[in-house]
Amino acid sequence: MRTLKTKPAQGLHGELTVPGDKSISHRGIMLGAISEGTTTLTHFLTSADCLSTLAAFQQLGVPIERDGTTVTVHGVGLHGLKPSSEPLDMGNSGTTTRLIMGLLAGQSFKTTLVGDDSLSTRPMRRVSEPLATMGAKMTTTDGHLPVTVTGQKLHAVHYQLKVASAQVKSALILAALQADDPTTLIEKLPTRDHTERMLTAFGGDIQTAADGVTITVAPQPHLTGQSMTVPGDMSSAAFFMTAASLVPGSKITLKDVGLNKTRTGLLEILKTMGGNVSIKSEPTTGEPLGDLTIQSADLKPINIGKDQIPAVIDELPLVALLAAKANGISRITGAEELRVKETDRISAIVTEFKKLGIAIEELPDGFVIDGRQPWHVVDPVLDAHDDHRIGMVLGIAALLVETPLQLKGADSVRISYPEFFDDLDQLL
Ligand SMILES: O=C(O)C1=C[C@@H](OP(=O)(O)O)[C@@H](O)[C@H](O)C1
Ligand SMILES: C=C(OP(=O)(O)O)C(=O)O
Repeated sequence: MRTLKTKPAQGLHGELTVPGDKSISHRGIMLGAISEGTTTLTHFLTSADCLSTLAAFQQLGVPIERDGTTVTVHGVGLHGLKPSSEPLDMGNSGTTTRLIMGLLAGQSFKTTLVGDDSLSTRPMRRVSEPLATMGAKMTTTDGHLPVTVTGQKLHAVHYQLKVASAQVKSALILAALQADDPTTLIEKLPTRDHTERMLTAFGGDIQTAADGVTITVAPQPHLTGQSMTVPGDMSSAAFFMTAASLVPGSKITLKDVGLNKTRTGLLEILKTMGGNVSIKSEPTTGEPLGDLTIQSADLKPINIGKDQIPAVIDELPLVALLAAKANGISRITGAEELRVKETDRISAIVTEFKKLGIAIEELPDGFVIDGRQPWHVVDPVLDAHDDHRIGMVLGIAALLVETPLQLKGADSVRISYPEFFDDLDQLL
């Protein structure tokens, strides 16, 4: 149980560099492992999820060293992975599991994947079914972990994705590298494109058509190790962007935050709501990044529908918090994917926000929130539901009340942002 900091009299102030991007850190290890030569990742995210990826690839015979936030991967090539005698532990990480399923589908050995209780309830058929159309052989446990992948020769496909998911897309891309001909994937909506960008940098042949959703990936047995600095995670910066917007008198600067357009939904939403954000960025060769300065502002309500969801998927709990202080009624719909994250994030947000007296109504695919109703603490014991993003959003919500609050399961922040509470303290 952790006692949360309540309303800071002077607001949030100062400058902060948030830890490296989680999606990019995972992919850096994976692409580095199957490349030839050395990959160096600086500002790597050393959170539990990314360490699950690191350990899994060590278990597959890839030499990987870590010195603080610098990781060196000695690539073994696409055909150099070795079977593991023990199951690979995916921990709590959906990204590790789904991407590795695509990669292992084309290998010459058998692997079993296991995970924690939360991960073992998350859907895996969304990956195993499209991979099966490429000739993959895997057994799931009623659509869940444990999953056993028996590597096969894969063939190219022309496949229309059934869910807007970068994890599913990336699994198929990693399988397509090992297929006999170029594969075409058609996304439902554009999702984060880190795999496509990074694969190109490592020497892969992957193109996205002008429609933004048709991706063609050629088989590519030879990738080359790269050196890269991982940008700050927009999904982590988002907690402080929200806090500074909502706590009166705040002004903060977040340095070197990743500004890939497939990830900046919260920035756009904050601007539409009347937030005070300025961006300083220089052109880069790799992932775009820049410094964000955020000051507190009076916010307007917002309506968000399914087309806007992928670019803000992990920040939706924060959109709910912004809406809970806006001067009207906000509607967030088309977000049913939140129900299959580390916990059912729609239900968790509604349950926890009600403890703060927030006027929130649950929809099957989102929520309706009236920010005009004053908050009043009904129950001071909040619960992270063993979900890092729920824990962190509640840590930010506490800054908006004067009643002392407790948080159960605060340790869940280790999954994506182990230093979260220390970094927050720096700004208070
Ligand atoms: O590809 C990725 O790195 C991720 C994709 C998203 O999941 P989905 O693919 O399930 O939408 C996101 O929620 C997750 O935190 C990271
Ligand atoms: C959903 C998330 O991650 P994953 O799917 O990798 O567990 C997240 O970080 O919010």
